[in-house]
Amino acid sequence: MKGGSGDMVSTSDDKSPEEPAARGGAEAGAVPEEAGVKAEAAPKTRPAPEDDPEPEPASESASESASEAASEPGAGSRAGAGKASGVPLGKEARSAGDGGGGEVLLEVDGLGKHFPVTAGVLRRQVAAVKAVDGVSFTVRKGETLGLVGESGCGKTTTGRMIMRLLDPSFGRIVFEGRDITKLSQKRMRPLRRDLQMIFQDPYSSLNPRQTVGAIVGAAFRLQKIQTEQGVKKAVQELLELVGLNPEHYNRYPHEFSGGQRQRIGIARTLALRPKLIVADEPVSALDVSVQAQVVNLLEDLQDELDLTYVVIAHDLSVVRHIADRVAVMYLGKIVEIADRDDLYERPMHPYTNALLSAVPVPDPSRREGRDRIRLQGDVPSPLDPPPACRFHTRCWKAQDICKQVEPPLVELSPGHQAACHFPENTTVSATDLVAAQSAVTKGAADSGTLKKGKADSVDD
Ligand SMILES: Nc1ncnc2c1ncn2[C@@H]1O[C@H](COP(=O)(O)OP(=O)(O)OP(=O)(O)O)[C@@H](O)[C@H]1O
Repeated sequence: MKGGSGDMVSTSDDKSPEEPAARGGAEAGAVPEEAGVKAEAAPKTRPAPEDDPEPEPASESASESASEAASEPGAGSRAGAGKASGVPLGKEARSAGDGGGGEVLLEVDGLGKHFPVTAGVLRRQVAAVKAVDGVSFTVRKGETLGLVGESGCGKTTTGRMIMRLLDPSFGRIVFEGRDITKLSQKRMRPLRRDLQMIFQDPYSSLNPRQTVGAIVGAAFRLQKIQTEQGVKKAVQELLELVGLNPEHYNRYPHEFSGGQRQRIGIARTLALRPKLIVADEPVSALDVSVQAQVVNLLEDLQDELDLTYVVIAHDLSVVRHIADRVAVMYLGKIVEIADRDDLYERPMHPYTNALLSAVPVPDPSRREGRDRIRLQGDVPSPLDPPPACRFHTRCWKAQDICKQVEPPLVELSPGHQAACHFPENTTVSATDLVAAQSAVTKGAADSGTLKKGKADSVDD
């Protein structure tokens, strides 16, 4: 069990996140489709990978779990890896349409996870950890959605539900137009190739007793997929794609640095040519000097392989670099969601403001006049979250209404939604805000100018 309130109680769930089998389901899918791998010319080598400090030994047991987990079969084959450009591309280099309009790949609607807390011999449920409590968002093809918030606010649980490693307590997950919320694990299996997860810890996610070739190639073998030039060639192409030396096929994980191991994990994830990757804190275990390189790699791969990402991070600077849109979570709920630049330049929710004020600003001229907002106390227990606005116990703007009425997410400027009674950086009047909030709350969102909770006057 994770920290926070959950430490105090005994909880149960069908597929605990800590459970190896569940954890592995995502990587499980590491089964590349034949066509996707063999059809492509060998991709160009990435820009030189990092040489970060001496690698540390990997944790054996955890590595094994992840490795075993990687054996879950996927199905079928699908053509279509992108072309390697060999040129690092940031968000700046992308076409304007990326992450904007376009087809919705993933839709999450009112999704929630309440972990039951049981007591006594009969294990009666006495309470619930409300880890995620009704989150909604969409992710378009080719887009990167960043999911940020302090530890314990439900980011990982949301990611695991999207991957169907955890069964949601309520809400819906729609992937490519298909409701996958209640699909059995058996029926999910063919979808595993499309939905992949990158885990935080490159030290514990690779089996130290297997060579890189065996780790990355496991999926080919398990699926009995014959590649045109053999598994070795296909694996070497993947290694090259993530910027590793294909000649290192026979090396063991301990021979690589942390950043290189994360690249091995990424190669394993890519073997299936997934459509959606949930990356849970993909760089937070890495040396700071290496983080940017792995983030750049993820961006390159997204462009080349037409990937869509949900990137989970507590570090807003990482998300700022990689995300097109950012959703800020607090205690199981999304409190603000907006385009990246809009969110960073005009945060509306006080919580977002507080998080942003803690992000270091390298440019001294922009640092001036910028006050660090220090939030009081820890995130309250999701066992018994504060009523109404969950942030009111730590919010310097809170008034009585914040303790009594839950503010719904309301669009205060185009594409920018916030759930707050006293939003900042907006010119929406108090009257319009109240009207928009009640329209959402009452579910009467489709009349007149108040479409889906859109406020009458917006600031841009
Ligand atoms: N299997 C479980 N049983 C009971 N409670 C759980 C379980 N998994 C997570 N939780 C609790 O749910 C809440 C949300 O956890 P989650 O890991 O999703 O948050 P997070 O934002 O990803 O935090 P972190 O960055 O620390 O992983 C936490 O209070 C956590 O203790």
